[in-house]
Amino acid sequence: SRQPMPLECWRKSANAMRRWAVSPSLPPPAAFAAATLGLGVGPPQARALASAATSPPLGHCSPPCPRPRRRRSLCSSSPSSAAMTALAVEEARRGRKQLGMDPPLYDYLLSNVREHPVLRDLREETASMRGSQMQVSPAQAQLLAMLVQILGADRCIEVGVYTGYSSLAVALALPESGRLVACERDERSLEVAKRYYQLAGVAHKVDVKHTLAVDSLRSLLECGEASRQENVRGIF
Ligand SMILES: C[S@@+](CC[C@H](N)C(=O)[O-])C[C@H]1O[C@@H](n2cnc3c(N)ncnc32)[C@H](O)[C@@H]1O
Repeated sequence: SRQPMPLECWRKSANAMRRWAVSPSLPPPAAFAAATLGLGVGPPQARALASAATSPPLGHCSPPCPRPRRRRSLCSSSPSSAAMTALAVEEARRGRKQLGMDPPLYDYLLSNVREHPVLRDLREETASMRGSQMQVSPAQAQLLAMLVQILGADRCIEVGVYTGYSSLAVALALPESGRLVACERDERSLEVAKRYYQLAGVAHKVDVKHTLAVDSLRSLLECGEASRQENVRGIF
């Protein structure tokens, strides 16, 4: 099992990141390269994040942070966790998922995606919430909406709504007579979703089920919804 990194190692790692942040000719330090692996972060953005994540210098960590009792380091000056947090917030704010794109390509995609203004507001509010990385990206939501339109779906079911980004995209794409059964067990995130259904004027299309999805689906079957909803075209 992995042990927490000693404070001295964090210091060395943070110093290496600060040096790298101001020296374009240096290769990225191993810890930061590992932290950004798979996130498609290009050198300029990564350098800015490294710089932000490691300043001010670690002097405020003296006397040293207590050794964490659990395996995960709780030291607030841990450079890789700070860098990861900064990255995660930025990723969530922009709705960029691990699509393997570099920032310019993702910016191009984002500037061409059709994102309803209420969806954009929801994405921005969700970015500061716990679990925001769970939200689908604007491009993925647009794909779902496009599938609804191509299939001519008028009945959809979503298992796991979170704050409602994908369900709102689908509800906006559904015809006026369309219905989306939205199953979510977490009340707090569902409250956000319901607020945005109202804001977008689609609340009447969304049948919110606040319980475990298996119970909602079972009750749909028991109520004979399965036979009435043979035109369910989307379960996501
Ligand atoms: C990946 S997130 C969904 C993200 C959403 N599609 C979006 O675009 O924001 C998964 C959600 O499923 C919910 N969930 C997980 N298991 C569930 C279950 N058994 N029943 C209902 N909801 C569940 C979680 O609370 C979480 O909010």
